[in-house]
Amino acid sequence: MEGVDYLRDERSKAQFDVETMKVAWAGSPEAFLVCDRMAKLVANDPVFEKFSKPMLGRKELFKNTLRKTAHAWKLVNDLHLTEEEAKWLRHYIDEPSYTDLQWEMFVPALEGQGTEEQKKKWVPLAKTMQIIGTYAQTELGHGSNVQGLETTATFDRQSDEFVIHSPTLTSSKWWPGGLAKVTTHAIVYARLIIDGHFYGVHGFIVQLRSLEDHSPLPGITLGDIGMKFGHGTYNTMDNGVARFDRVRIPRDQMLMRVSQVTKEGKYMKSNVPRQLGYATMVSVRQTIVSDASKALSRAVCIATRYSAIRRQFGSRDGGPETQVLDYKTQQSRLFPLVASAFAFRFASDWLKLLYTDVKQRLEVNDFSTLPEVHACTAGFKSLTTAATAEGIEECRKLCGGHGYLISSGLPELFAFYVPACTYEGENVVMLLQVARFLVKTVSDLGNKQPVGTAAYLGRASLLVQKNCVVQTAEDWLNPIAILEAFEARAARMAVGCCQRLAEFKSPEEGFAELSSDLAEASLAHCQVIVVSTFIRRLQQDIPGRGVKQALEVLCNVYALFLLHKHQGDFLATGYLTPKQASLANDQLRTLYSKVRPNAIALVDSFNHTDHYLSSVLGRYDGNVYPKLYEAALKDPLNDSDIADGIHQYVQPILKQKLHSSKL
Ligand SMILES: CCCCC/C=C/C(=O)SCCNC(=O)CCNC(=O)[C@H](O)C(C)(C)COP(=O)(O)OP(=O)(O)OC[C@H]1O[C@@H](n2cnc3c(N)ncnc32)[C@H](O)[C@@H]1OP(=O)(O)O
Ligand SMILES: Cc1cc2nc3c(=O)[nH]c(=O)nc-3n(C[C@H](O)[C@H](O)[C@H](O)COP(=O)(O)OP(=O)(O)OC[C@H]3O[C@@H](n4cnc5c(N)ncnc54)[C@H](O)[C@@H]3O)c2cc1C
Repeated sequence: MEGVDYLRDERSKAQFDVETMKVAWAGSPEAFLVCDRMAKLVANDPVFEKFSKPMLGRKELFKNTLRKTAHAWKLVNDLHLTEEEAKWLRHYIDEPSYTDLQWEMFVPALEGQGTEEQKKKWVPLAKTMQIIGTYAQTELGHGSNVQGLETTATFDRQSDEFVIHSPTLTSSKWWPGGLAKVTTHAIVYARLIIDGHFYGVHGFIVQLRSLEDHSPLPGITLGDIGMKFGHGTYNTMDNGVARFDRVRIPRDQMLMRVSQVTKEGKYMKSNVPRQLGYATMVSVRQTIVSDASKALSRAVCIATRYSAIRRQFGSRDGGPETQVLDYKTQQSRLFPLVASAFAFRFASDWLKLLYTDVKQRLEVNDFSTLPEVHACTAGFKSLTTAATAEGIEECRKLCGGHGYLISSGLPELFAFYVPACTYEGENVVMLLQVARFLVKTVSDLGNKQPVGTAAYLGRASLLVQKNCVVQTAEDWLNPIAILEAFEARAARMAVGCCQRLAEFKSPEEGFAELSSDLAEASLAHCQVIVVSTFIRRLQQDIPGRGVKQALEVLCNVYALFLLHKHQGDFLATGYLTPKQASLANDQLRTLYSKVRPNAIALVDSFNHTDHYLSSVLGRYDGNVYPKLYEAALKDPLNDSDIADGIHQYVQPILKQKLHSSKL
C-alpha cells in the first residue's frame, strides 16, 4: 500500500460525519462557507504560491509580500469582499505583513481610543488604505512596562501642537510591524507633558511619511530592526525602528477618548478608566487565542496524517510494519494536541462573546467587567500561545527526521508562531496580571461574591476542604468530577498564595517573592475556564452523526491530559490521592484508543488546504514519499551535479600532495 491508500483506508474508519464536524470547528455554517471560500481563493491563485519562499533573500522576501498584499487588496475591491472575508483572505495568504498591523491594531486603536470626531476623520482613511498605520508602543528599552516608555509628547500652547520627541537611544520605537518601510502613519505611545508635568502614557496619531513620495517626514528617522528568527517567516515583515526629533503634530491628533487636552493646555480625564488606553491590546489578545487554535490545528494535521503513513518496526513474516500512529507513545504525545486545538477553538469562540459583551458595555460606560475580561484575555493569550508553541515543536519531533525539513512545513510554522509568546504581552507578564486579579478576588471574598469566570472562587472555602470522590477510571468521564478537580486545585493554589502573601511585610514584596507560584496559580485558573468552556460547549445542541461523541472524547482527553501533566499540583494541594491520579491516567489510555479510528477524520475537519499547510508530510492525498523526493530535487543545490565552489575549494583538498608523515 502507498500513503494514498493508507489515508483512504483511515478515512473509511471515521465514526462521525466529517462535513458536520467541519461546521462545528468553523463555528457556524456561515463561518464555514466564508473560510472555505477564502481558503480556496488563495490556494487557487498562483500569486499566493509559497513554496519558493525559503529560497528568497530578505529583500526579495519583503518585495514578494508587498506584491501579494497588493494583489489581495485588489481582490478585496474587485470581488467586493466583506471585512470578515478580507480577514480570512489575509489569514490564508499566511505571510506576516504590514496589513496585520493596519487591521488588527491601527484601525482598532483609532476605533477604541478615538473620539467620535477622530473616528470620523481617520477610520475611513485607514479602512480604504489611503493611509497605512502601525502601532508604535514598544521601545528599545521598554516593552512590557508601558508606563516606563520614554518617548515624550510635550504640549505647545502657542502653536496648539504636541512635540513628539525621542530623548534617548532607549526611547527609539523598536518592533512595530510595517514601520521600517511601509507605514505612512503610526499610533505613537508617548508620555504626555504639559507645563513640565507628566500625565502618563497616551496614544498620538503621527504621520511618518510623505503621501506623495513615501519619504520619511522631516525629523523622523526610520529603519528596519534586522533579520528575525526563522528565515522565510517574520522576515517578510519590516519590523522597524523610529526616532523623533521634535516632530510637531496638531493637538487633535492625541487619541482623546480616555482623556483630553484643551487648547488652554488643561488635562481633562473622562469618566472612563485609564486602562481603556490598553483596549487595543485586549482586542488583539483575544484574536491571538483564535490564532493559536489555527496554528496548532495546522501542526497536528501534518503530524497526524504523516503518522498514519509512516511505518517503523513490527513487521512479521515480511508483512507491513506498524503505522507509527499506532504506538501508544505517539498517541499520548499527539492526541492531547489534537484535543487542545479543539479546546482553544471553543475557548476563543467564548472569549469573542465575552469581548463583544464588554465592548457593548464600554459604549455605555459600564466598566464593571473590564478587569475580568483583561484577566481572561491576558491569561488565555499566555496559556494558548505557550501550549501551541510547544505543540508545534512536538509535532516536528513526531514526524522524525523529515519534520526537520522545510518541506514538512513545521520549522517555518514554528518560527512564525513562537513570537506570539512574547508579543502582545510577554506570557509570564500576562500570567502575573491574572494573578493580580486572583489575589484581589480571593482577598475580597468576605465582602464580594465573585461572578463570571471567578464564580467558583466563591466556593473556595468548600473547595479547600472537599476531597475527590472518584473510585474508578470510568468516574473520570463525569464532567462534574473533572470540573470539580480543576476548580479545587485552582482554588487551593490561589488561596494558598494569598495566605502566604499575608506573611510578607508588604503585598508588593510578597507578590514579587511568590511570583512563580502566583503564575502557576494563574495558569490553573485559566485551565478551569478552558475546561469548563469545552464542557459547556458540549451541553449545546451539536448535530451530525457521531460529532458530539467524538468531541466528548476530545474534551475528556484535554482535561485528563492536563490533569496528568500537572498531577504534582493536584496531589500537592491534597484534592486527589495518588490512586485517583493513576485512575485518570488509565482512563486517558482508554480514550486514546477511542480517538485512534477518528484521528485522520478529526484533522480533516479543520478543512485545511494543501496550500495553507504547505507541507509535503501533511498532504491531503497522503502521497508523501514521491512528493518529498520531488521537493528535494527542486533545491537550488540540485541544479547541477557539480555545485559552485567544488572546483575552487574541494578539489584542491582532494588533489593536495600529502607528505608521507601526514598519511
Ligand atoms: C496579530 C497582530 C500582530 C501582533 C504584533 C504585535 C504587536 C505588539 O506586540 S504591540 C505591543 C504590545 N505590548 C504589550 O502587550 C505590553 C504589555 N504590557 C501591558 O499590557 C501593561 O503594561 C501591563 C498590563 C503589563 C502593566 O500595566 P501598568 O500600566 O504598569 O499597570 P499596572 O500593572 O499598574 O496595572 C494597572 C491596573 O490596570 C490593569 N490593566 C492592565 N492592563 C489592562 C488592560 N489591558 N485592560 C484592563 N485593565 C488592565 C491591571 O490589571 C491593574 O489593575 P489593578 O490590579 O486593579 O490595579
Ligand atoms: C514579532 C514581534 C512583533 C512585534 N510587533 C510589535 C508592534 O507591532 N508594536 C509594538 O509596539 N511592539 C511590538 N512587538 C514588541 C512586543 O510587544 C514586546 O517585545 C513584548 O511586549 C515584550 O516586551 P519586552 O520585549 O520588553 O520583553 P521584557 O519585558 O524585557 O521581557 C524579558 C523577560 O523579562 C521578564 N519580565 C519582564 N517584566 C517582568 C515582571 N514584571 N515580572 C517578571 N518577569 C518579568 C519576561 O517574563 C521575560 O522573560 C513585537 C515583538 C515581536 C517579537
